[in-house]
Amino acid sequence: MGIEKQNGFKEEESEFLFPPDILNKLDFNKSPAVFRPKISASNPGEEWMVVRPLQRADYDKGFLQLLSQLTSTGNISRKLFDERFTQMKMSGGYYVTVIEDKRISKLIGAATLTVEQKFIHNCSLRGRLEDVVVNDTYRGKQLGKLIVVTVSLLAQELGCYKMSLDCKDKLIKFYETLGYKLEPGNSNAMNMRFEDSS
Ligand SMILES: CC(=O)SCCNC(=O)CCNC(=O)[C@H](O)C(C)(C)COP(=O)(O)OP(=O)(O)OC[C@H]1O[C@@H](n2cnc3c(N)ncnc32)[C@H](O)[C@@H]1OP(=O)(O)O
Repeated sequence: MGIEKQNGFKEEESEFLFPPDILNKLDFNKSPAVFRPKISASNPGEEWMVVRPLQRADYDKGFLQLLSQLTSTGNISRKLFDERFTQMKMSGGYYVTVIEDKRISKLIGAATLTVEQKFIHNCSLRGRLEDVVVNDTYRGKQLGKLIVVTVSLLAQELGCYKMSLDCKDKLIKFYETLGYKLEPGNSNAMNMRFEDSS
């Protein structure tokens, strides 16, 4: 249970999945992405917009509804969400990053960086880009670029030697403009599915 404050707000609900300060340090000049007008994680261009780590309170800010525009989420109770949030935070390596429209307290974009610990390459770290989505009424306004560049620069900042992703063919161009490359002879994604995808 959270600490009940006088205004009824539970302290733990404002809890971040990872420390937010690291996002303000990211240098968007390091990315090949072109932003017109120029924006960044620390200055997303509108005072009502914020780029930040996922918070426990985001269950009530439409996080799961946003993810359902990407794929099936299932029926996730608050308890299940809370447990997964705690597990991700305790294990480390999960950087679920979101964009909030503060005028309506709703999440409008999200992307996840997961960091794998390796023995190879001198005990290196490898980043994976997962679960990128922008709310359909906010698309075409650079927010997809903003959230992907944010977590890609975050991977670099955390010391990852590379960042990888899987995507549909139609999104290859989108990711190429952000610095991702199809590597000759090394661009196949293969899956083994353990559940019915229907
Ligand atoms: C690793 C993964 O998670 S892959 C899964 C990606 N997510 C999805 O497919 C979920 C549904 N789609 C979405 O949420 C959005 O369409 C996103 C995230 C792909 C793009 O978000 P947007 O905010 O619309 O992107 P943004 O405005 O930054 O567009 C950047 C550029 O990519 C292009 N682009 C955006 N979406 C697409 C698309 N689906 N197909 C082709 N080009 C695209 C835009 O035209 C734009 O080009 P420009 O810079 O020349 O104008």
